[in-house]
Amino acid sequence: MTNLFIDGGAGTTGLEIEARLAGRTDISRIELPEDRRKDAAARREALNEADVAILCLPDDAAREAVALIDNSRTRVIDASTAHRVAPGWTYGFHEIEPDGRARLAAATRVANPGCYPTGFLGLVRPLVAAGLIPADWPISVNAVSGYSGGGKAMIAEFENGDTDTAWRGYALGLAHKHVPEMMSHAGLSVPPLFAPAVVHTLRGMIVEVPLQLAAMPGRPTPAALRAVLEAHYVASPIVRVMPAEALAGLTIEHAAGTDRLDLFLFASPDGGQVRLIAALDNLGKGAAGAAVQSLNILTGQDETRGLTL
Ligand SMILES: NC(=O)C1=CN([C@@H]2O[C@H](COP(=O)(O)OP(=O)(O)OC[C@H]3O[C@@H](n4cnc5c(N)ncnc54)[C@H](OP(=O)(O)O)[C@@H]3O)[C@@H](O)[C@H]2O)C=CC1
Ligand SMILES: CC(=O)N[C@@H](CCC(=O)OP(=O)(O)O)C(=O)O
Repeated sequence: MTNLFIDGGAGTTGLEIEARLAGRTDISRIELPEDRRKDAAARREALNEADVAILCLPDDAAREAVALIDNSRTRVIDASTAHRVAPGWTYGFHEIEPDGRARLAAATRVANPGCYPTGFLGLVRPLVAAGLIPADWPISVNAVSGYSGGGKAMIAEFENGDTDTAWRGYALGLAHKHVPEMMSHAGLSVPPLFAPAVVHTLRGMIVEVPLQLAAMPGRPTPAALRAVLEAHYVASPIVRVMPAEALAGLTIEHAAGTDRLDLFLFASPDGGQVRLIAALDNLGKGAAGAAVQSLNILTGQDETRGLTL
């Protein structure tokens, strides 16, 4: 039996995790009353009582939660950005590294990935590791998220009529908080140029990396890229490399409502250009699905338990 505390459990990611844990008999829960859920003393007690604590908090509150833990037993899965490139933390996206799962299973401090980095790293990390994308190659990342990616505040903005925009580009200062995480875990020596946008749909995410293969060292072929990705994810029940057949279109709804990460590769007729595209749900494999997957691995369960695939 695992004693679990979700700090920030009343937020968007926390409630999504809750839904995925329904009916679990291997997990007992520590819950705080509504009027004490932000009380540091109550949280300290709950965090130290827990076998596993999942943090679904803003970054500062996540750092505070970790500081409140004063025992060596409580294991932490942090959904926030606070610890994703911090020393001593194990990155939760185990599928991108050959030894990732074993390291995750043994970890006491797990930093789960951001929603955008999940799509980006799923596409790019195996190709950098295989030497098909040079570590210093200038990569662009064009991405679109559902508005639940901004948590309760952005959901309220879009659903209360404070905005009626269909598409809004942001992070126009080219310094989004996910860039260090993308660069570090991809193994790149230069920051990717990240261009995110939010659209007027609740959930879903598309992350695209266009590559001018003809200009790259060794002129890698689309088939070589596909072969690396297919071999890398062959055993994953969650990350799928989608078939090469032509699609009329790819929508942001493609993987919405699931915990999958679907990877596509579209090539030009001469093979000189490729569009690598990841489709996921920002709240699924991008957040709550990934958190439950990490919890399953930490507690020796099937990693897909409670997930929708
Ligand atoms: N939404 C997404 O798609 C993704 C989110 N994440 C990350 O997960 C974390 C949570 O995000 P999300 O669920 O979207 O955000 P929300 O704003 O929806 O939820 C955050 C929750 O934390 C609570 N909270 C804030 N400060 C404290 C505190 N000091 N002590 C206890 N609880 C506190 C909030 O309380 P209150 O209800 O009163 O506001 C709220 O319930 C963030 O770090 C986010 O970056 C990661 C990947 C994707
Ligand atoms: C649409 C939107 O605003 N998305 C958020 C990212 C989602 C998120 O919550 O970031 P983490 O994955 O690091 O927690 C943003 O760009 O800041």
